[in-house]
Amino acid sequence: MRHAHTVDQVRAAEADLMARLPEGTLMQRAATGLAVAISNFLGHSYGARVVLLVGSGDNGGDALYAGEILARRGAHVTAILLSDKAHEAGIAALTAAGGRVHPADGSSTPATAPSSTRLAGAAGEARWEEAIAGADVVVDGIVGIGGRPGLKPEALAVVQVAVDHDVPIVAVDMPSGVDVDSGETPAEHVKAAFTVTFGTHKICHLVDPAAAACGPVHLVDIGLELPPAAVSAIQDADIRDLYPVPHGESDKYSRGVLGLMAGSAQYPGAAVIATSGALAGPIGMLRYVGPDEVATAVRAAHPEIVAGEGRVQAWAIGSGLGDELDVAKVRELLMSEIPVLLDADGLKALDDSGDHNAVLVTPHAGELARLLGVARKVVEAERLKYARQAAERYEVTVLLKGATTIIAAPDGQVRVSSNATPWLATAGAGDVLAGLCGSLLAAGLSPLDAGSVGAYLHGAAAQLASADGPLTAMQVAGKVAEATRLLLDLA
Ligand SMILES: NC(=O)C1=CN([C@@H]2O[C@H](COP(=O)(O)OP(=O)(O)OC[C@H]3O[C@@H](n4cnc5c(N)ncnc54)[C@H](OP(=O)(O)O)[C@@H]3O)[C@@H](O)[C@H]2O)[C@@H](O)CC1
Ligand SMILES: Nc1ncnc2c1ncn2[C@@H]1O[C@H](COP(=O)(O)OP(=O)(O)O)[C@@H](O)[C@H]1O
Ligand SMILES: [K+]
Repeated sequence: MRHAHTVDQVRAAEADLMARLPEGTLMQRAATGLAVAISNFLGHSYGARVVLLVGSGDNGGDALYAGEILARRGAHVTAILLSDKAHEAGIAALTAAGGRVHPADGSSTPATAPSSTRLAGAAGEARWEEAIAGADVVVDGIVGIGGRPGLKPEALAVVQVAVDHDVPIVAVDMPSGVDVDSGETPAEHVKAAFTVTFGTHKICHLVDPAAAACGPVHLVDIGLELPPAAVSAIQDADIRDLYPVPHGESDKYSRGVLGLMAGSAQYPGAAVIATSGALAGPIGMLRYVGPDEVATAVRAAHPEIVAGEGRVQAWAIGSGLGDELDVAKVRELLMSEIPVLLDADGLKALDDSGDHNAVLVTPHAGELARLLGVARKVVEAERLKYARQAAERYEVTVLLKGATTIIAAPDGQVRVSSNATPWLATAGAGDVLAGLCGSLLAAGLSPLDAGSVGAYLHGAAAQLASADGPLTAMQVAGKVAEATRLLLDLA
């Protein structure tokens, strides 16, 4: 897993470590990692043109000391101070290494600068716009974990010049302006080519929409000792640890039997597609329960299924169920000992009495909005908050689908999976996911593990099916086995 911690957790770990180290050690570790990442990105330091955007806090300090290191290696480094409180020792270090500093100086604002800025060019210096326009890279040290969401007008004006001239921006710790602990982006923020963070990931690196503004995230180890993570992102290696691989003693029953209630006269295809997803997972057998004509279609596509009720280890209910949904029956199953996955129409059977066994629900943003009685766009803007809220209110594990899929358990644990491709946003892809996650539940994984492994395999299969082009839901199901084999290293 890739772990992310909250700002409070990071500050506490930093305080513990700083008490044991000489002053400034952590910032030097951060700045060194940042300078190395920038030089690797540029491919060289000597002669590189680097502009630092420096705010009032230690995030600007990191940028200034990284600038010092790059200047000593022959880079032309210019710092633009966006506050008159910028890190003094960092400014002195950069200047001593030959870097240039454009101070914040309300007395001599250049005529070309937006009226709201307090930026000024020191005598004989190139104007700050020219420095940015000619830069190979701009370093965003405006704010870090101490920042409020949004950018002040002077910061926005400077960032806009970089954007207008296509200069890549490296975010120090995180793109300034995003909400660090929620991943929300309620106001203007930097969009980075890549981000260099320190000690641990922060939630904004893993959760959209902020995660999309980070680009690839490089983690620099500065030696922090951290408590359990607030949010974790599933990685390739986690599949090897969590996937229920059969062994010599396994039989078709012990591998898990899934009961599937999906499809209707209106949406027969959903049952066929969900079955494809389920059979591509770890189960030994699938029992399909539904209208005869749909069962016939499912059997025609998948002769290996068994139609009709029988003993199962988990239920997957809802994909394309339409009017076939029998709320009383689903509620009865929810009260049994057997774990249940609810998708699409099946979500209508959920109530918030909390009176049920292990449940995994797989809504998209619109379905989650309906469960919570809020607007879809509110859920899209605050995905982590609403996934957690629904998990707590309904006492179920919530898998919220999207470019980044969030899996929130009722005990507060959160995982994310972000390996999918936008080509996966296609009708029926959710049915494949429901079948696959149901299969993992039937094989004995917890709702949290089933949701995370299912979402990750689904994303990996979509990448194989897509190869950067269009795909169909059935093609995604068809690639789940190959994705599993590759991730389990059996290839
Ligand atoms: N913790 C660690 O382990 C380590 C931390 N390190 C580094 O320190 C960074 C945190 O530094 P920090 O605490 O000084 O906060 P930081 O974000 O630089 O500045 C906050 C100040 O900015 C201001 N401000 C707020 N919002 C604003 C906005 N939207 N737009 C403009 N200004 C805004 C506000 O001041 P105000 O405006 O209220 O006067 C506030 O006081 C961290 O991200 C990492 O890079 C590493 O060096 C080593 C290990
Ligand atoms: N922009 C995106 N990038 C990557 N994956 C996405 C994106 N949008 C949606 N998805 C994924 O595509 C699938 C769509 O599922 P869903 O909306 O339920 O479709 P359907 O109900 O038609 O099957 C989900 O797995 C979701 O996570
Ligand atoms: K930043």
